[in-house]
Amino acid sequence: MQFKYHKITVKVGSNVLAKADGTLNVARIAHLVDQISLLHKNGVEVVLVSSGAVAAGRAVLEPEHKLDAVSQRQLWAALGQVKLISRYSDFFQEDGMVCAQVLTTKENFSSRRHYLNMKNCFTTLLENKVIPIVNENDTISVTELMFTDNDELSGLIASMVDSEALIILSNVDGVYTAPPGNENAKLIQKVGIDDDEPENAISGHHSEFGRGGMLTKFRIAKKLANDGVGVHLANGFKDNVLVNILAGKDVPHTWFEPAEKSASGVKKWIAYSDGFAKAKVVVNAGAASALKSEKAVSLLPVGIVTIENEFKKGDLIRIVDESGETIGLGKAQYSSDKVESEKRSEKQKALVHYDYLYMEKTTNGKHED
Ligand SMILES: Nc1ncnc2c1ncn2[C@@H]1O[C@H](COP(=O)(O)OP(=O)(O)O)[C@@H](O)[C@H]1O
Ligand SMILES: N[C@@H](CCC(=O)OP(=O)(O)O)C(=O)O
Repeated sequence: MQFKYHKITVKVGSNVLAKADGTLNVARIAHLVDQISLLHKNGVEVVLVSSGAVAAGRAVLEPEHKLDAVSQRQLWAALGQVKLISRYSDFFQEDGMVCAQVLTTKENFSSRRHYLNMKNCFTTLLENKVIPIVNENDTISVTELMFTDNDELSGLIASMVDSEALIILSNVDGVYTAPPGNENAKLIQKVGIDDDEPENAISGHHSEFGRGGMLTKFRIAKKLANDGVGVHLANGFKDNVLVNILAGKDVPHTWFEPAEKSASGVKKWIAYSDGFAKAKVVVNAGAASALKSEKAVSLLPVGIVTIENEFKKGDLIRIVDESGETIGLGKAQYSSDKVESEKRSEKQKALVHYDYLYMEKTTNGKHED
């Protein structure tokens, strides 16, 4: 069988995997595993990002005393992850395949070194024909340093492992022109690079076990597509949905068309490290428009208006324009206390070199890791 991609990341939401009573939908997991096995046996490398631990843990045990929300989630996640991964492991084994568990936290992506360690782990697993099954480590990930949800995590993973596409399987066919259930709601089949309009139709509603809802899916999908990775948002309840999408069959779903470019390794890390920026650097209109242009432009100190917070050499900094809008992220070549002296120097050294600069919408990679 011929498939359109050779490497994909698949993200499956809690609602696809858990039944309303909190028990795992075993038949659905088995079917998902069979599809992944078939793809793998036909030369498609797959990384699976699976939610469902918290949902699955609920049916295992009711705590003796009422717990606070954080402890409750920790308990359910710890109990449910075991259930979830053992199901996957059994079904993959039946198909003659091997899977592995990778639990991670947002902090594991915070520095370039951490990021490359993660990347190496996936490379090793894939080279050894293992299916990595990824989830956030919900037992210890309880602070503001949590991922918004597994959609955010799947975007990061898809970008990091150089997937050609991310397939998000949820409980709806895709993005609709109005919240599903609304009689005027129509499925949007294709979202182009500059097509931001559908975002306005998305309500904050998410299903019982879901965390981020459709909004994070949409934003992550747009970001990935902009970086050259196509995204398919489809219904995980439909039989053979994954195989049919990869076989190019006519499956009703939403496709985010990718840009014809791909970001370099280091820019990919910067692109998804938003939450780790140490400081905000405000640039003037001239610098903003130069940076946004199609040319490879570095950020010179002369264009800097103000700096909020201190930073050291190597820290990530957020670059904003004078209206406060973020235009990019970059790695500082020197610390904040050197910016003023650099401004006065005859041969100014760029604060952020182009190779270490990620622009929100105009990235075009220049060099690899
Ligand atoms: N315009 C829209 N199109 C599609 N889904 C939407 C829209 N607005 C809100 N949603 C909601 O987003 C939900 C999917 O998000 P979520 O519950 O987080 O799923 P998952 O568990 O798969 O991550 C849908 O069930 C739907 O109710
Ligand atoms: N890490 C959590 C999933 C959180 C989450 O993002 O859920 P979902 O929105 O259903 O993908 C779990 O395994 O229960």
